[in-house]
Amino acid sequence: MTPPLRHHGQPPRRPNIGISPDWTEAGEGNPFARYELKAVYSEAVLRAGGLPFVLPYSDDPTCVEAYLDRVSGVLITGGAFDINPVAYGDTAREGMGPMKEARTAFESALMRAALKRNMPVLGICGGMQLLNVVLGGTLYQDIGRELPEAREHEQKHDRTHPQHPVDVKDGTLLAEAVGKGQLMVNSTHHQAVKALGNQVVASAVSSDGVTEAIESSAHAFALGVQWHPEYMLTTLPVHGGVYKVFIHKARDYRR
Ligand SMILES: N[C@@H](CCC(=O)NCCCC(=O)O)C(=O)O
Repeated sequence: MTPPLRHHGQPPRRPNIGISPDWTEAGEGNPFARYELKAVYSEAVLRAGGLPFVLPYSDDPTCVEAYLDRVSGVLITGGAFDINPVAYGDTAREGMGPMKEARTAFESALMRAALKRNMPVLGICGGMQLLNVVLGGTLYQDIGRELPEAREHEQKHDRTHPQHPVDVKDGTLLAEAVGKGQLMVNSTHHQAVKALGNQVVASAVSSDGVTEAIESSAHAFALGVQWHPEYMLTTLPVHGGVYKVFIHKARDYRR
């Protein structure tokens, strides 16, 4: 009789992952300001082998550093808001959406400090756009107005299903995560990367020329994807590779 399979040794250590939440001000019908984190983000980190920690905002640099002393990777989530174009040397034009200045201030400080430590950073959707801006790049403020030939990037159907293909560039971190060539992605954005930041590489592009993923060649792992892989972990499991590589790099960061 073959011996029962036994668990050989400990499972890999779960690296702590700091996650930026969304913020809603108190107001009409909402007596209390609140943070919000869509469960798909923490679930994706857990499934990839990480330990998620929500990071409430702070404008105190010592608090940001204290957060980073306790995590091995930072996940900057998306949200239904836009980055103030002043951050990338522009002025707001028609088509710009609402801003969340406190959120952008905190996420920018957290991202800059993590990059300074060469700590793994993953930016999702708006988080990818922030990564490009923090690294010195710019954004199209509204695809509809500035790239009229572009396809629809704000899908009307459920995010668990894709909207369009992108071409993942060979030899990139993203290709290591999900494979090179065509990848079907969901799409929930009206802005896009315009000029790439310093030492930033476009690791995936849509057929209409919109940059769909970026990564820094100056950091061990600084990756941004314009889509939401966390919604497609069961419908298109290949997307789990984005979080798996992120968590693997985070585990290596704090050996
Ligand atoms: N400014 C960006 C925001 C894109 C983004 O993060 N969308 C996420 C949808 C809302 C959510 O999941 O909370 C843009 O629109 O281009």
